[in-house]
Amino acid sequence: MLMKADPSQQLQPTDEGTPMSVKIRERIQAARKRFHSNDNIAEFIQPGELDELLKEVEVKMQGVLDSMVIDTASDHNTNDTARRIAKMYLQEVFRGRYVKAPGITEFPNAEHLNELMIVGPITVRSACSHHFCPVIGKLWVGIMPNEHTNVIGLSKYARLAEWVMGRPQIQEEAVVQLADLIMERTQPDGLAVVMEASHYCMAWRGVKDLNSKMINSVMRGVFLKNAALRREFLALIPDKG
Ligand SMILES: Nc1nc2c(ncn2[C@@H]2O[C@H](COP(=O)(O)OP(=O)(O)OP(=O)(O)O)[C@@H](O)[C@H]2O)c(=O)[nH]1
Repeated sequence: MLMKADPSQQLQPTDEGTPMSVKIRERIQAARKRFHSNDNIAEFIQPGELDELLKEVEVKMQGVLDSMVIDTASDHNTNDTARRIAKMYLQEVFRGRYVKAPGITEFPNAEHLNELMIVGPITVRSACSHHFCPVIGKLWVGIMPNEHTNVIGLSKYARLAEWVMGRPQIQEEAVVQLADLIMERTQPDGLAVVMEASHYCMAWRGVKDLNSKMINSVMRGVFLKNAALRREFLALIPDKG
C-alpha cells in the first residue's frame, strides 16, 4: 500500500548541519539590519546559540592555526589555543556584539538638577576593526541635565561604555555610538564625550609608534551651542594626556 507523505513534515525546513553563524546571519538579513563589526546583534541570537557559535569559531580558529603551520597537536602551549581565542572573542573582548545592553536603573531628577556633571576617566578597552589589535584608553562624559533628564547611577556610564567598546571598533564611530546611547537613555540638554586612546595597531606593529594617541570628542545639544560650557567641560577634565 502506498503511504501518503505528511505535508507538515515536508514543509519543515531541516536546518541540521547549518552553521550557527549562517542561521544568525539569515535572521539579520531577513530583518534588513546591519551586522558590521561594531553592531550589536544580540536580538538575533536565541538562548544557547552563543555556545554553538563558540564551537563554530573554535573550529575555524583551529583552521587558522593549522594554516599558520603551528603543530597544535604536540605543542602543549597551543593545543587549546583555538578554544581560548574563540572564548576570548565571543565571551570577553567582543562580548558587546553578542549580549543585550546592560540594565540601567534610572532615577527621576527630583531636585531638578541642571548643573554640569562630569564622570571620568573611565578606562576603555576595545580592538580596532582593521587588525583586531587592542585599543586602550580613557573616556570622560559631561552631562548637562534638565528637569526631565533621567539620573542614572555613575557606574552605568562605565557599563554602557564597556558594552559599546566590547566590539571591534574605530574610535570615531565608538564615541558616536556611545553618545547616541547616553542621549537616548538620559535625554539631557547637552552631552560631551571625550576619548583618548592608544591604538596597538600603531604601537605593536605597523609604524611602531609607542607614544601617539588618538583623541576625539562628540558634543551634543548645549555643548554644541555654548562655547563657554564646552570650555568649562574641557578645563574640568583632570589628568588628560
Ligand atoms: N581613523 C581611524 N583609524 C584607525 C583606528 N584604529 C586604527 N586605525 C588605522 O587604520 C589604518 C588601517 O590601514 P591599512 O592601510 O588598511 O592597513 P595597514 O596596511 O596594515 O596599515 P599600517 O598600520 O600603516 O601598516 C591604519 O592606518 C591604522 O592606524 C581608528 O580608531 N580610527
